[in-house]
Amino acid sequence: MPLASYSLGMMEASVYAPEIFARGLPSAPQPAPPSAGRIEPAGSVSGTAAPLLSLQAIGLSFGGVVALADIDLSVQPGEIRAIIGPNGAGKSSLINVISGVYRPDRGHVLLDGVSHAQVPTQRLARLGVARTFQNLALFKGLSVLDNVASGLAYKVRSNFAGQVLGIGRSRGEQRETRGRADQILEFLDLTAVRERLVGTLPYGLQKRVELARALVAQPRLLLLDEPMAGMTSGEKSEMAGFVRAARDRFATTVVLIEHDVGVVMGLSDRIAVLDYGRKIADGTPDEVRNDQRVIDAYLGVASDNEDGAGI
Ligand SMILES: Nc1ncnc2c1ncn2[C@@H]1O[C@H](COP(=O)(O)OP(=O)(O)OP(=O)(O)O)[C@@H](O)[C@H]1O
Repeated sequence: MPLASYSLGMMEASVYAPEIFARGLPSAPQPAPPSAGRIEPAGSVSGTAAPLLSLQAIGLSFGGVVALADIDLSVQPGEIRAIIGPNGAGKSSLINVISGVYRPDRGHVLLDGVSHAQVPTQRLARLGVARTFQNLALFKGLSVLDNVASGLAYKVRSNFAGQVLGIGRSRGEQRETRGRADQILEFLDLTAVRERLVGTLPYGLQKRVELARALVAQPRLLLLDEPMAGMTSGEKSEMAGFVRAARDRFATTVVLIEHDVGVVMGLSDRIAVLDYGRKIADGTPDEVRNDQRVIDAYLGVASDNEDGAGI
C-alpha cells in the first residue's frame, strides 16, 4: 500500500514570502456584510489557475468502515469550496485529512503541488492553513480579544500565556498582535464584545469569534467545519456573509463542510458531494442541484436541513 503523503513543502517556503502576510489587514475595515437576506452568488473564480489544494485518490478506513474511498478534489485559489453529503458520508473525515488530523491510508494531499507527511497543527498554521471546529474550540474563560489573538500565537516569539499576562518577551509583539486582532474584530463586527469572556456570549457569536481567530493570521487556506451548525437561519445568513467578505477581502481560499444545503448553495463557487465515502458529484451549485445521484442521496434526509431548503 503506498504511503499517504501530505503536501505542503512549497507552501512553507512561500509562507514567509512577503506577499502572504504583507497583504495586511484592512486599514479601514469595510462595513459588516449583510446580516440577513439572500446571499448573492459568489464571484467567478478562475478554473485555469493551478489548484491551491488538491486531493488525489484519498482512502481512509476505520477498521472495516470505509470513511473515504478514492477521493479526488481540487480547490482553486480564492474559491469557496463546499463539501456536502448526508450523515456519515465522510465530510468530517475529509476535512480532518486535509488539516492533517487524520493520515489517510492512501492517496496524496497536495498544497501548491507539493507533498509532505502528516503535518502537526502548529506547523499547519505556519504554512498558511487555519481551521475552525465543528464543536467550538475556544478558551471560554478568556476574552474575545485574547481568543482572537491566540490565532497569532504560532508566529510570535513570546508564548501565548506570556502575551495574555503581558509578560511576553516583546511588548511590541504584543501590541502588534492585539492590533491585528482588533482589526479582525472590527471587520467581523465583534468590537462591541471585545472584552467579554467568550463563554458568556451567545452561541452564534462564539462561532464568529472562532472565525475571527482563524482569520487573524490571514490564512491562504481556511477550513471551516460546519461553521453554521446550531445557528438560527438569520445567524446562518450573517455568517455566510462574513465568510464571503473574508474571502473577498483577504483572498482567502475557503473549504467548508456544512449540513445546511440551502446556505451552501448560495455561498459556494463549487460543491463536492460525498455519499458513503465516495464523491458522487462535483460542480457548480446549479450542476449539483440538478444531479440525479445527488437528489437520490438526499432523498429522505431533507429533515436534516433545518430550513427544509432541500437541494
Ligand atoms: N474515529 C472514527 N472511528 C470509527 N469510525 C469513524 C470515525 N470517524 C468516522 N467514522 C466513520 O466513518 C464514516 C464517515 O464519518 P464522517 O464523520 O466522516 O461523516 P460525516 O459526513 O462527517 O458525518 P456527519 O454529517 O454525521 O458528521 C462513518 O461511517 C463514521 O461512522
